[in-house]
Amino acid sequence: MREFALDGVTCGYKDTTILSDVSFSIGAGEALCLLGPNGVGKTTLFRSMLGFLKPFSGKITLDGDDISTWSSRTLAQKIGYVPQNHTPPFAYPVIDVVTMGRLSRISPIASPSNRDTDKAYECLERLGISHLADKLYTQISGGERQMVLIARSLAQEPEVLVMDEPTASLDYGNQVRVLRQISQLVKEGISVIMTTHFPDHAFLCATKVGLITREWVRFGTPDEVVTEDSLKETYGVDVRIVKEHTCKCGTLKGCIPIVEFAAAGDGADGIRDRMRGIPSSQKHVAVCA
Ligand SMILES: Nc1ncnc2c1ncn2[C@@H]1O[C@H](COP(=O)(O)OP(=O)(O)OP(=O)(O)O)[C@@H](O)[C@H]1O
Repeated sequence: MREFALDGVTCGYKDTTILSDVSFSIGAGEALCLLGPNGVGKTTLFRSMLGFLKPFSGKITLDGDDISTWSSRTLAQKIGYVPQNHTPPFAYPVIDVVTMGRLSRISPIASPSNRDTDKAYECLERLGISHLADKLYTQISGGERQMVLIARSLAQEPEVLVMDEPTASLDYGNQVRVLRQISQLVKEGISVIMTTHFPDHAFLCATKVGLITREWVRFGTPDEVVTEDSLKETYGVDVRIVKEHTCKCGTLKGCIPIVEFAAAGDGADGIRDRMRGIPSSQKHVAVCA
């Protein structure tokens, strides 16, 4: 049974500690969603998990093996990565960029086989972006590039997939498509660790959540961790969590930020009462992925 685990990891840059004593584990078919304000250290933690940044202390293991002892080839075979931003170095066609996801599985002296190319086309199709295959990576939009990077990580066939804000810069439809793919990958047994700035995403596709602030880090199920109080404590804004029971896939939960100023004497209960009058179709309730 697979287990990817961080045990007491403290990480940062030179002599600056960014995150201290972080521990969690996820297994096959689990998705961990990391939430937290800008600059709190989510990407720094990812860099440590990917072997780019050596933790100051603590251990990162996959099935008990310390990943710091692995070659970069072994790391790439086991752990896939979708970065937050990617500046394309060369004008490769999209299909070549996706086929590069296969590199850790191809001998250093061999070219990609037909199977590798077929796999790359299959990943493009899976994400509904086959039409981009022959376009140059430097000549597609930021959101399209994001989808291509996700396709590249799928072509890698990793056991653990680390995704840094995979839905950033995507239009609404592509956000839902990516969340749906994440749910599907989790069903297929991949372990997914992702960051997002949308707490709704935790309800939609995560089995675990890590809420990170400068003072504390809290792990648990989405229902345990993503609460109105914890979001207020983390982000300093009022949020209401609403439930919808109308979907055939069960109860849906979504977060609605309170953007209007309460009138004098209008407490949280007053705001809640007024929101009850809004038809659910007009609330930003998370949809079923
Ligand atoms: N290469 C670096 N050298 C030194 N400090 C860095 C470096 N990269 C990031 N930092 C600092 O580390 C802290 C955490 O940054 P990080 O990118 O991990 O935050 P984050 O939670 O991913 O933020 P965001 O949500 O905005 O992407 C920030 O204060 C940042 O300035």
